[in-house]
Amino acid sequence: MNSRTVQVRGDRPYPVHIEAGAVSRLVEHSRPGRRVLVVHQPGRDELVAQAVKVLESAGAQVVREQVPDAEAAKRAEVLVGLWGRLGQEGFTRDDLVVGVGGGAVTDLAGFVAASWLRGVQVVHLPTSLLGVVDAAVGGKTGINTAEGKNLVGAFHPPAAVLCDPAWLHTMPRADYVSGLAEVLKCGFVADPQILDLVEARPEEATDPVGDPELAVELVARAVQVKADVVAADLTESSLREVLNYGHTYGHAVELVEDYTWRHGDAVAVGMVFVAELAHRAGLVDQALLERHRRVLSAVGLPTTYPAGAGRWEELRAAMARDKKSRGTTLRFVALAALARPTRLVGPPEELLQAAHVAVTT
Ligand SMILES: NC(=O)c1ccc[n+]([C@@H]2O[C@H](COP(=O)([O-])OP(=O)(O)OC[C@H]3O[C@@H](n4cnc5c(N)ncnc54)[C@H](O)[C@@H]3O)[C@@H](O)[C@H]2O)c1
Ligand SMILES: O=C(O)C(=O)C[C@@H](O)[C@H](O)[C@H](O)COP(=O)(O)O
Ligand SMILES: [Zn+2]
Repeated sequence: MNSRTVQVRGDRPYPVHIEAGAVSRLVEHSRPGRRVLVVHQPGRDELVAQAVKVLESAGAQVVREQVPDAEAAKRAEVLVGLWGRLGQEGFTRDDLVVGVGGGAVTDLAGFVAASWLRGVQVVHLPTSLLGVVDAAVGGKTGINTAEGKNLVGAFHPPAAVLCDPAWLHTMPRADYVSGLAEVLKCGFVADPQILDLVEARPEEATDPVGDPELAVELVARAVQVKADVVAADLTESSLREVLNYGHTYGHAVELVEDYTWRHGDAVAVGMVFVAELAHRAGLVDQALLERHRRVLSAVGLPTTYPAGAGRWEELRAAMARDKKSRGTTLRFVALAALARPTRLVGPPEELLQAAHVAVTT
């Protein structure tokens, strides 16, 4: 079956439709006179044109804003530009924002929607693997600041997430593989069948054109993991932190490398880092530690960060600003066993540095 719908439950439930022709569902969010701001990445012109056509066919008044590609979209100047456009066009509380593109754009579009008039609806059309399995789902929105990743943002669930699996077919392989890091993260923290599927056919797992059924199966499984978690804990009071597995060190790498690393690549190294840390803390056994390296490298994700050698102080400072930190205490999501996430609170500095050395040499 090559189309799936995952319902995200909770106070503000919404569907994630993974199906051919998903763009046509935008008609459900259009009505005569409704203003719609379509925020999109460069290179998604054909899809944007289809989205505009569907929205206008039901009477909406659509304006488009192309934003810079990738992480350059998640900057305050870009956000201010979008606020200006919404003001000029007279957007009111029953109007709509639509985000079209990868996770960077849906994070930005979601935050524009969360902040405009203190909240208007947003519908996401994720076009990257990482976008559909993670960024567009769950309502975390935001931008970066000079000090770190996603430091300004809001929880603002979308009204719907629409993704045609064929959109992923044009993704550069490196970006698709980066998205697999978040899929594998879901495997480690909640659904080991994801790991089994990828380990059985690693090459096919990186090729959504060659094996579309496997692609949809992996997407649906990862979305289900995320949906279950965010339905229970939208605002990350506790459980939701599990979705941050690998992100404490991963976000630090992104910052230190000035966002030249793909998010998923940084998270892959971050998962190896925290597995090394948890191994040294007596939580993760050798086999589970090795499984991290094996499955991540099987799909071509990085498991080492040689350029980080000698940069411990910068990384340590960046990790101190992680949202899971409390006061001066670092808190990590770690595994007590496969699919049994726990927290590692205030690990000794020598263990942190040893884990850093393990991933940088
Ligand atoms: N809000 C959340 O819960 C959440 C979760 C995970 C990641 N994120 C954020 O998402 C971002 C990463 O998302 P990403 O990996 O999608 O990166 P991205 O948005 O930077 O996209 C990666 C590249 O793929 C291109 N691209 C996107 N769709 C394409 C397509 N169909 N065909 C060809 N090229 C395409 C983009 O133009 C870009 O160059 C990061 O900013 C990360 O912090 C947010
Ligand atoms: O949805 C979540 O919760 C996550 O942590 C998912 C992560 O993959 C994602 O990168 C998220 O944007 C990280 O959030 P942050 O709160 O650490 O900035
Ligand atoms: Zn992430």
